[in-house]
Amino acid sequence: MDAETLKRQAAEAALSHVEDGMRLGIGTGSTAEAFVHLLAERVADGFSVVGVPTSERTARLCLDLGVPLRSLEEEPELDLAIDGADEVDHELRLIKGGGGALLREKIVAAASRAMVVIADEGKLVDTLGAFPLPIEVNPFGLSATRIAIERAAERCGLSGDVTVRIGGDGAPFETDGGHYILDGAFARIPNPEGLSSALYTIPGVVEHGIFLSMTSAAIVAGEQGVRTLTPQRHEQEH
Ligand SMILES: O=C(CO)[C@H](O)[C@H](O)COP(=O)(O)O
Repeated sequence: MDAETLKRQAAEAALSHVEDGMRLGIGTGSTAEAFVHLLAERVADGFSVVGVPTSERTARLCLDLGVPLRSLEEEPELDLAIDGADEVDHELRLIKGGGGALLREKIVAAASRAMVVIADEGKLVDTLGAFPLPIEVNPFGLSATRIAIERAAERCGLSGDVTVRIGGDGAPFETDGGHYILDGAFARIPNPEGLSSALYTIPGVVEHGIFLSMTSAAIVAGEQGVRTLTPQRHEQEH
C-alpha cells in the first residue's frame, strides 16, 4: 500500500474521535490534509464543528472545502487537535515541523484538551532524530543563533549540520510567523527532553519541533491495519 493510502486510512480513523460540536485544531501537512478532506465530507452532511487551522495553507484548504474556521483568538480553548508528524517514538514523543508550521502547531496543541496524531507507520521510530529537527528562529542574528544551537547540541552529546531551510524561491523559507527554520541533522536524539530544554535557553530560538507529553494518541496505519497507540503503549486494533 502506498503512503497516501495509509495516510488516508489514519485520517479516516481519526474521524471517530471527532464529535458533533467540537472545536478542533487542524494540523498541517499531507496527512492533516487527508483529514480535512474527510472532515469536509462530514460537514457537508451536516456535521457541526469549528476548526482552528495551524497554518495559512491549512486555512486555505479548509475554506476551499467549506470547513468552518475560527482563529485561536476567537476559540482559545479547543477540544481536540488532529495533526500529522514527521517522527513518532514509542513514548509518543514527536518531531514535527517538516511543513514549517511547528510553532502554530505547538500553540494549537497546547490549547487543546487532547492531541491525536495521524501517521503512516513509516513515521514510527525507536529513537527520534533521523528526520532533521526543525527549529524556528528569529531572522535577526541567524548565524549567532545557529552557532548557539550547535553548541547546545554538543553539550547534549549531539553533532550534525544545522542548516537554514531554503524555500522554492531559493531564499530562506519563511514561516507564517515571519521566522526562519534551521534544520538540525543530529541523526539520533536519545534524550529529547535534554535537547528541548537546552534549545529553550537560546534567545533566538522561537520554538522547536520536539513535542513532549502532548500526544494523547497516535493513529498509525500500516500494511497490517490501523492501530491506535497511547502513551501507556496500549494498542487497539480497528
Ligand atoms: O509537522 C508538520 C508540518 O509542520 C507535519 O505534520 C509533518 O511534516 C508531517 O507531514 P506529512 O503529513 O505531509 O508527512
